[in-house]
Amino acid sequence: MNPYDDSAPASTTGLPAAGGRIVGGVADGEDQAVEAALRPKDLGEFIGQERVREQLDLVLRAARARGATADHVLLSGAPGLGKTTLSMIIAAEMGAPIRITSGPAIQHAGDLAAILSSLTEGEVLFLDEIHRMSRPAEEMLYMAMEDFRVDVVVGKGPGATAIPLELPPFTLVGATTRAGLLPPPLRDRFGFTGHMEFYAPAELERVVHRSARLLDVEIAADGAAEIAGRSRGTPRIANRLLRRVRDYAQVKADGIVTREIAAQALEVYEVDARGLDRLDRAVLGALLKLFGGGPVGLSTLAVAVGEERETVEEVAEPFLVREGLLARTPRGRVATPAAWAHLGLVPPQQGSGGPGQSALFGG
Ligand SMILES: Nc1ncnc2c1ncn2[C@@H]1O[C@H](COP(=O)(O)OP(=O)(O)OP(=O)(O)O)[C@@H](O)[C@H]1O
Ligand SMILES: [Mg+2]
Repeated sequence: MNPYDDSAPASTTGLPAAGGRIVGGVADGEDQAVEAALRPKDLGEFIGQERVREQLDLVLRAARARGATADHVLLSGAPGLGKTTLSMIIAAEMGAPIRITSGPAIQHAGDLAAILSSLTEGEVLFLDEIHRMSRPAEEMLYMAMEDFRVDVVVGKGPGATAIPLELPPFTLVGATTRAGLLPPPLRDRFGFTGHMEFYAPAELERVVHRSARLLDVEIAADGAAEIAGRSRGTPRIANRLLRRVRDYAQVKADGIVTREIAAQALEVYEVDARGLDRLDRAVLGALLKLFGGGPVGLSTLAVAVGEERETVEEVAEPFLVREGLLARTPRGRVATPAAWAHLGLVPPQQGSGGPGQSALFGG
């Protein structure tokens, strides 16, 4: 496999800079090829997400005890946190087959009717990117979820008739990166909603150790910690960084992943100790060095780093905000003290002699 493979991922945002980014949360071609092998197969193997796991465990156990089909489940959370993995686990735990489709794949209500009517009793229907379904399909889904019934419209115009079609009970598992975009009537029809959080470093260490075992990579405890710390709270990124570090360890060393090897490898890929990549550091660097830490407007900042406004706002900033390195204020982007420390820079002295920036810019 080519470690420099830069194939663009199936980006949900359609943003150019998100493509091929080693610290991007969205899956690229190589991720898709290896992810199946790395997916935990049951709840016990699934690392972290304690709350969601415990709640889901209750939901599934209760359904099993009743001999019933599990309630519909909505999983929301950022890319790469384990929504698809969890949907497969739900099916496995229920001993049910799983059918996988996605919102964008369902253009017409008829597409959905065809899928629904071919489900078997108890089957899990995984509907990825459920927020991107067409309106008519969505309305058909309401009825299917609630009454296990759909109305199939036959014919056109005044002669059209709706033929009711009974469906076997099934479990819908919807996944979305944007729970806020779901219409309330759809959200309300899920019996259980699990919100996936970013993972703590210790949890990611366990993910790295587990994946290393499955990939037959020898890794030291501090090597796993080093990778975990740079993985932005995201198992998919942890697994991707592990593969790049493994390549480096094979080519440049004896194949064993130690802390030093991991740090050296990720320096080659320009992923720093906190998981920032070149784009993140460019944005932060411009904010600090050119604008004294801000406040500065988004457009100005984007021009300064030579990127599109949207790229800065949607690709770089969310992680910088999450990390407490950058704040979005009504007056513009502002760096936090942690940002200065992270780039090893000293913030300008406040109110020392003469009319400083604050006086010039009115506060
Ligand atoms: N809790 C976990 N424990 C171990 N590995 C995990 C966990 N969650 C995710 N992974 C790993 O991360 C990879 C990505 O997970 P998954 O495909 O389920 O993410 P997703 O939330 O569906 O992402 P997307 O929004 O892009 O569809 C998988 O290969 C899986 O091995
Ligand atoms: Mg997924």
